[in-house]
Amino acid sequence: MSAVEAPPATGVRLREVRKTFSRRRRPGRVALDGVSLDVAPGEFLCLLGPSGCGKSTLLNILAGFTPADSGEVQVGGRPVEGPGHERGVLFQTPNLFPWLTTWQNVLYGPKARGALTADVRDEAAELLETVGLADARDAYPHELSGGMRHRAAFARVLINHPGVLLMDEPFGALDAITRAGMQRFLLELWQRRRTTIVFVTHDVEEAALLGDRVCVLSAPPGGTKAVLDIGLPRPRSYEDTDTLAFVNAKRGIREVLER
Ligand SMILES: Nc1ncnc2c1ncn2[C@@H]1O[C@H](COP(=O)(O)OP(=O)(O)OP(=O)(O)O)[C@@H](O)[C@H]1O
Repeated sequence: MSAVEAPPATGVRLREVRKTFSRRRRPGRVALDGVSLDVAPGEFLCLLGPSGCGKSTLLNILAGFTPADSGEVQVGGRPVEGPGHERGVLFQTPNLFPWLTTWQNVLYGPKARGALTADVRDEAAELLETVGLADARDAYPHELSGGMRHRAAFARVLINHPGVLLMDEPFGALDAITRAGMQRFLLELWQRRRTTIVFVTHDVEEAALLGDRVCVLSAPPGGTKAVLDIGLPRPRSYEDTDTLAFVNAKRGIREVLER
């Protein structure tokens, strides 16, 4: 499969997912209190909610980093039992290895799995073109800008052909201009590949711009408060944020958040 060709998108199914973090000699903290949600293959779903409502916990459960206490967690029809490269995870801080070049970072996953072939190298070169980093192939992370580091992290995840991308406030630490550039980049990438995306954000505008649907979690402990259909036409671009339809979509989300 070529790197620019989309892998088969994967659906996500959550049923009554509960998670309590235990604390020494004190009652445990309930992070998730029965979250149920379906994400269709190829869908872009944003998870939104107040601080501490369990957004990151839910993403970590989907990634297989944290086990749920109870409930059903399935990705691609299979129960999640630990991390797997078919689920690509991107965090607020791109977790590139500082001692490796962009090229070596991108090839890290296939190399670690003993799957580094000439085809994979060709894919990596294609991917670096796709994310606009062909000229930065031999640069180390500290030589890249914030946006470039994020794009390198994308390439590193995409080389594994994930069926779903799990993104935890990936642009939260970026300045406004770089952030807008990354949102544009992500919209174009999704438009081309249609990989399923679960995207955590606390930014109403970002959720309305990116998501097909927005799942609003309730105040801690988190449960599903509402799932909103954004219904704005695709392809979308950053310029759409000036339209009346976009302002109405934002208002709809805000009303649910404040309810
Ligand atoms: N490893 C942990 N140990 C103990 N408590 C935890 C742990 N991880 C999360 N929590 C608690 O679970 C709750 C949900 O945290 P989580 O980080 O998932 O929320 P969030 O919605 O992502 O918050 P924010 O928007 O502020 O990032 C919080 O009360 C938090 O303190």
